[in-house]
Amino acid sequence: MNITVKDLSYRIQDKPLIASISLDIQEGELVGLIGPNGSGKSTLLKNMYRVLAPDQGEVFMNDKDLSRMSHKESARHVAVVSQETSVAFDFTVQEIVFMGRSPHKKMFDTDTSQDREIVHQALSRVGLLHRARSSFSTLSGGEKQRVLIARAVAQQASCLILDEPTNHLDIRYQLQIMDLVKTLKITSLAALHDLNIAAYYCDRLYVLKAGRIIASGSPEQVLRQDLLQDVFEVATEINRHPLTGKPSITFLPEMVVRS
Ligand SMILES: Nc1ncnc2c1ncn2[C@@H]1O[C@H](COP(=O)(O)OP(=O)(O)OP(=O)(O)O)[C@@H](O)[C@H]1O
Repeated sequence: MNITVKDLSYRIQDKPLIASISLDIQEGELVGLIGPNGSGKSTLLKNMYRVLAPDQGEVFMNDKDLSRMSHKESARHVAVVSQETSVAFDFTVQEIVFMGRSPHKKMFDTDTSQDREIVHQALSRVGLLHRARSSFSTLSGGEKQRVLIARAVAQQASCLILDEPTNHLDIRYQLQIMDLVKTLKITSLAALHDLNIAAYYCDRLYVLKAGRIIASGSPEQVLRQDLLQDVFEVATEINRHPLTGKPSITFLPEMVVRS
């Protein structure tokens, strides 16, 4: 399934937070959304997963307008892993992953053996079967993110939207989460802060600045010194990494640039 965003704008009290955003994510692509703090990444994603309603523009899953679907139908197409890992009440890990099955159920439907198998597979995929009965609140940040990805897997949606999925995680878990997302091979859009992670994992990138997309393309096309200077206001040195073959960015502090 592919995602197309057409001319999307969202404002609060006449202040445009995002304006005229158009983008597409092709079947199976992992596309990164990068941009400085406050550039509108979360606002765009929230408009895409219907927590916010755009003032203008549409989001299509293949050729179906998302806003014309029931929320339950949208949830069968799009799973979301957001930054907030706090969950009210003391649910167990498997209870949270079972929540991914709810878009497929009618009211009062009970869990079937097929649901149990799907949840089992999802937990196995993120390497957390052994924590199935643990309380979610006792997990580490990285484990919590993996549970939320397992919930998204159990949802069996064909698209995944991730808002800074590696936020607050140490480098090992950052790589583990991104490896996991990559191996899912689901059409995915992820807001990312770490440009080296974006360069390594993403097939394509969109760059947001002050609520507008100002560049897009492969990591090699987008991650250029002049663009990073303009958007993030930092000096960089960019090389092709000898092992990964991807752009490798070294950030140069002011004192280094001046010396
Ligand atoms: N409810 C709101 N009311 C007013 N302004 C808002 C609201 N939500 C977001 N904003 C503003 O919109 C802009 C974009 O915010 P958004 O959270 O989308 O940016 P972001 O790129 O995700 O930032 P970050 O990298 O810091 O997470 C910011 O200036 C923010 O202060």
